[in-house]
Amino acid sequence: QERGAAVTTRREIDADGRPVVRSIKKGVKDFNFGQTLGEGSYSTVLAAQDKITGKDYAIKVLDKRHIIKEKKVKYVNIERDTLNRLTDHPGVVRLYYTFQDERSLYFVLDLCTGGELLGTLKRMSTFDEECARFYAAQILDTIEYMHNRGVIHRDLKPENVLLDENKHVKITDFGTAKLLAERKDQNGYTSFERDSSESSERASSFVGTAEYVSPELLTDKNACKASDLWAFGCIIYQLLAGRPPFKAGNEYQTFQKIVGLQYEFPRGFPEAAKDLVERLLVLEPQRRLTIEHIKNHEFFDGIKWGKSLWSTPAPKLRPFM
Ligand SMILES: C[C@@H](Nc1nc2c(c3cc(-c4cn[nH]c4)ccc13)C(=O)N=C/C2=C\CC1CC1)C(C)(C)C
Repeated sequence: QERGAAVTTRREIDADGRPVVRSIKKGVKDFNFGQTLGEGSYSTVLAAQDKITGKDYAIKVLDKRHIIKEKKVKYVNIERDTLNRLTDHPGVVRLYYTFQDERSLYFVLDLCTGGELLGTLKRMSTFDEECARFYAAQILDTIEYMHNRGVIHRDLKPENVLLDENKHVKITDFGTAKLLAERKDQNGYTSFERDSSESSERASSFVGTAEYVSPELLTDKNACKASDLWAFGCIIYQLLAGRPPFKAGNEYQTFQKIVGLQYEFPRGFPEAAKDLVERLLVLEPQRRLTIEHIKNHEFFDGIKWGKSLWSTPAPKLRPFM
């Protein structure tokens, strides 16, 4: 059967002795399930192995009754539609196919054996500049791809940045993404509606994770592509400082620090990184650096953008000196 096809075919002889091809959808029984890898708010991600091909996957299991009761159907559809739009980039976790049984929905996905970037960071306490540069570059390359495909992630944070077997980045958890409407022009070319920072669309109810949420999401409730770049600034800061820039005793105090831009750099924070973070943690979304400018920033000197970024081995993660 075609690689990763949701439907496999089987040749059989029917009751009249005629050869027949039956197409069967993969199901739970086609997998050996392993350890629980992560728990989402209404889902569990398990390791699983395809019994026939032996290939390892991560399978996200969603309880249908719970989703309906918690009114999360919208998020499940957004995650599936987003993953189906982001299928050809090494930095996005790949959705191969879905199936369901009477109780659950199943998303069959890339297995990221390197786990969460946050876990690695906590073990290292902080990354040195070379490691921070490498991971920031792969995350930015992936953000650029998502934005070009009309997707705003809206909840970027180290927990949602996973690592594959080569310790390369795989961004995940798209249930709260914003999908800009897709348009086909008269020549059949796909374009996406203008970024919501230009259009005054209705306020959305969703707010990301406190430490990484952008000021515009807190004040006028609208996320835009630049909101992902605010979170990106927080991630660079955290890779080098070992903690996020805005963290207080409770969420409300964290929000106050964000809208008041109350943060400072620890002693020894590298100068180039400091300059970049300062140009990303800007209250006015339109005044934040654009992706093109970020890629040309001194902090990324030496990074070769494009495919080679994903074929170079990840730098050795040296424990904190
Ligand atoms: C962030 C997420 N955690 C995780 N989500 C995924 C993992 C994953 C793997 C490990 C891991 C692997 N080895 N050791 C730890 C730890 C956490 C994981 C994976 O391999 N493949 C797809 C995943 C998610 C796909 C989802 C977009 C549909 C939460 C906490 C929400 C469950």
